[in-house]
Amino acid sequence: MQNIPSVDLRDFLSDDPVRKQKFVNEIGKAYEDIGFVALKGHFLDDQLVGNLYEEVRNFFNLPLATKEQYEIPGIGGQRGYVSFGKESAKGKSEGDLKEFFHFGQYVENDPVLEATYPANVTVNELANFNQVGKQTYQMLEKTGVYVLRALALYLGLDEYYFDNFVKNGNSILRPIHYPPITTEPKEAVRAAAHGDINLITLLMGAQGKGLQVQNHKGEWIDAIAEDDELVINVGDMLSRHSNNRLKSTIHQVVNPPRELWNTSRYSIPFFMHPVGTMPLNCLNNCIDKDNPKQYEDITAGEFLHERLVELGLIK
Ligand SMILES: O=C(O)CCC(=O)C(=O)O
Ligand SMILES: [Fe+2]
Repeated sequence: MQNIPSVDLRDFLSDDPVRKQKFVNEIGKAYEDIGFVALKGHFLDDQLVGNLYEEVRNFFNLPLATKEQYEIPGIGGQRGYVSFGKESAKGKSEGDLKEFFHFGQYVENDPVLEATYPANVTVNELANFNQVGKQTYQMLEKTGVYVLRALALYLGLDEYYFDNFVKNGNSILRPIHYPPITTEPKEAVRAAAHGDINLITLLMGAQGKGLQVQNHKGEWIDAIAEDDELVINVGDMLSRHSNNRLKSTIHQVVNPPRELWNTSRYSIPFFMHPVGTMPLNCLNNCIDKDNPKQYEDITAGEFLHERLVELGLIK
């Protein structure tokens, strides 16, 4: 990708310690700087990606009344359907021009934790939607675990430091549909400027124009991935945990020019969260006299709740 550094996960997975360290340095430096990379060599194969887009299109093409049956009150939009215009960026009153669906964790061997998460929502009209969502969730989670291992090494932690925090974590897979624009949107945009809440985000679907990332000079730069790339960025939880050493960079999705108003955008971020009990306290090895501790201690669960209220998803 232009503008955003490209890295290749196969370097990290190789048996060659020099290649592995190269990946660690590249992603670590990119995250200290722009907070975004484009990543090749992930675990999603073309067939799964093709099936997923087909299922996602099928879902958003269902009649609104059908989709609304999958909009569950009282869970802050954490599972199932969230209808058009419901979510707004922190500090913004206009809703974003998008509708989306959330797949949550498939908890294994931990019924106590499982009971703390809202149940996944099964879409009855589409035979494959639920299964393809689950497979994609698990492949993106696997990719994310390796990215976090590289970041742990970069931060001077044990390679497996994040593993137990993200195992059965509160991650969500969010297929988003930005529908064609039919009337002048005034202030509203497809996704207003924001930082992501979670540890890292793995984004499918940034191949078309739309996603922009704010650089140090405050300029918006286009982030357009190649066909085989995921865009992976640091979220606010990881930025906070690393005492701002790794940057959670503000990004947005702009409206297309008027001649392309009649086109939809589909993108599919995977927001990688830890379990709610993970302390996000600034890491000791990210604090020194030049970098004093910048944030109060907080758990991931408390932080998430705070942010869902700010996004208008919990009243
Ligand atoms: O649609 C996109 O490309 C990005 C969406 C995004 O930034 C988000 O949902 O947090
Ligand atoms: Fe985002």
